Amino acid sequence: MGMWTAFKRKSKTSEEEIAASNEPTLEIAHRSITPQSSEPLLTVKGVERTFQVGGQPLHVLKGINMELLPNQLVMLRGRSGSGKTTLLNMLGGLDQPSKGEIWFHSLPFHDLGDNDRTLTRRKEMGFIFQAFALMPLLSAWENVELSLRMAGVPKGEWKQRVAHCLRLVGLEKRMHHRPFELSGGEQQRVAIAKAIAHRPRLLLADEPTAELDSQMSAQIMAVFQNIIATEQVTICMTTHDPTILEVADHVYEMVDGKFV
Ligand SMILES: Nc1ncnc2c1ncn2[C@@H]1O[C@H](COP(=O)(O)OP(=O)(O)OP(=O)(O)O)[C@@H](O)[C@H]1O
Repeated sequence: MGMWTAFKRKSKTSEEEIAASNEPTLEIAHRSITPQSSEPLLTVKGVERTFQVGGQPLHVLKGINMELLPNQLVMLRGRSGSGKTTLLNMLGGLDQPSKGEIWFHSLPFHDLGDNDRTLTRRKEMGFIFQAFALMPLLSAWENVELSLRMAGVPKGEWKQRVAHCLRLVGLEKRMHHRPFELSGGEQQRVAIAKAIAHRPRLLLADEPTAELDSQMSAQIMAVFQNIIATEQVTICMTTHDPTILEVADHVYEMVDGKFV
């Protein structure tokens, strides 16, 4: 669970950065990611990540190779501490490899600076975390709207897009509820609507079903499949739960920083 905090903290920072600067100052902000359906959306080549702990190197990722194709549901499975969250952070550009390459379509994530990765993330990616994904005082509608505001989507498009995303996750009857007025599974569906509202190409989810019972987990997976079918998005998620693996297009099994 160590990286959990980092995953949440870093993404919050990026949201703050985004709120602070709405000016796309870099050329990268104008590039659009439009991969052909057969080309990988994301390619990972020989990625290693080493942390310094008490002056000693801790090798957490030890040579990861993977591809995420468009419109796929990909799962990273592995025991606690095997390195799943560390890898997910790299895929989202929240952290960079010590060695190896990460290509988000044609962008070298391993080489880009923080600003360029933040701008790419803002336009092209959505994130779902185990907890704290929602603003507690805002309704489901307002939470999704906030994500469009953060992504710089023109205000005239908000109403239609918010309604569409909440319908897509099956919450048309709960649009004006606040998080504490919703069940855990419903809250997670608001988080999904929020994460896809700005039409990301890649949705990254760290243990999105961890807090849910098996029926709610199955509902979330059905929502993911529906989103992939209708929204042109690739989803990469981590999980401990063997019962949901069968809906994945591809499962990467991680053991001690490597795929087996
Ligand atoms: N910033 C960091 N500094 C030092 N060690 C770290 C750091 N981030 C992660 N680690 C270590 O890397 C290892 C893998 O952590 P990671 O969170 O990626 O595992 P995980 O497979 O996602 O586990 P879980 O399923 O429990 O979330 C752990 O031993 C962790 O302590």
